[in-house]
Amino acid sequence: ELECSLTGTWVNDLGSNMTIETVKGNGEFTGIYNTAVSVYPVKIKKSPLLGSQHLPDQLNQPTFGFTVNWSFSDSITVFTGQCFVDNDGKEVLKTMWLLRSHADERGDDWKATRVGYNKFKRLE
Ligand SMILES: O=C1C=CC(=NNc2ccccc2C(=O)O)C=C1
Repeated sequence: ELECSLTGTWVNDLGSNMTIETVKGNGEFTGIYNTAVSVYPVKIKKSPLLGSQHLPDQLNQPTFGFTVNWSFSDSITVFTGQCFVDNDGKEVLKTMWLLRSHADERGDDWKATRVGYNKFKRLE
């Protein structure tokens, strides 16, 4: 089917995986994120994700964004990036993310947002 439709299961370089449901006609999608990040001693549970992408039939190698609402900590991660098709036809999601943790007070706001990057590949 269409390359770079985000529907399906993806694994990032931390070993976390996400399953994205059908992408709607307007590019919106939902899914479930299973983190490999062990936040001891909390038992890791599935976390919901919401996002939208530009549609591959209108745009080659479309951009996207999605939000993960971590179900076991007061934090949120937003990912944004683009789907690229490499030379052997494999899709890769190059993303950057912002992780917002809950700050106990405004004075802790300065240290509450982390930034990073992640690469996702399809789980074959
Ligand atoms: O309770 C928590 C809080 C934050 C988490 N962040 N995970 C991430 C943040 C940025 C990029 C990738 C991940 C991941 O889990 O793969 C996971 C569990």
